[in-house]
Amino acid sequence: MLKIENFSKKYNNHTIIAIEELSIPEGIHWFKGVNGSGKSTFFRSVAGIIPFDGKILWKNLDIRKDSVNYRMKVNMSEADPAYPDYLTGYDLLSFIAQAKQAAPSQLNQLAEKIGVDIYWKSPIGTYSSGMLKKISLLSAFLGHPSLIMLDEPLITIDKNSVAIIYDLVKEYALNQGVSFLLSSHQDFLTGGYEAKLSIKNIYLVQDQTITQQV
Ligand SMILES: Nc1ncnc2c1ncn2[C@@H]1O[C@H](COP(=O)(O)OP(=O)(O)OP(=O)(O)O)[C@@H](O)[C@H]1O
Repeated sequence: MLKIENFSKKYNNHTIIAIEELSIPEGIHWFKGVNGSGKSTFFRSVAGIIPFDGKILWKNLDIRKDSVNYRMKVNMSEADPAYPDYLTGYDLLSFIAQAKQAAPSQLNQLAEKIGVDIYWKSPIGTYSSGMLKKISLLSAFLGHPSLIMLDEPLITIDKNSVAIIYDLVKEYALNQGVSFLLSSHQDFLTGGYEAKLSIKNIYLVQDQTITQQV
């Protein structure tokens, strides 16, 4: 269970998201909201990437009190990743794999499956946006996470890659009991994604808060 209490995130004194209380059960969930509604801000807060006010707990691990253990269990892929141009995808992913204590074979297996092994020894500055996005998506699966957040996983990547990511989400959810938070500004129902991924709950990000859609 992901527990959010008295949460608020402000930029320049302007509240982007405020949540009094929200409990998100394990499973695959979709977060929907228009551009600028605060999906990435919420995901980044839950990932422990940006500061916020309030409490966040994942499976009773407190993001502040159990900060290292929490971060070993909660992974995120950014909607619009930005990495240093001079590193290679391999450098970056090897570093993340080490930090997340990934099994030695996991990185190569994921790289082959997602198809980044073809180009990952080249500098990131030479990648297309889809190639960069695949590096970011792969990074979120490394280690032993029990919660993976994929921010806008469908944008930029081609149809084949979308199918591979769906397979990975299903495989990790089914075989390893990993929960997922996925976000999209698109109406995913028209894409049939709900059926493909057995989405448990849909959350609406709007009016500076998050509510479960019934
Ligand atoms: N670092 C920042 N400094 C100031 N304002 C920011 C910052 N990051 C985000 N914001 C603002 O917070 C609001 C929410 O942005 P956020 O990126 O979380 O929305 P989103 O729902 O993910 O949007 P999109 O669908 O376009 O990716 C926007 O008004 C944005 O301008």
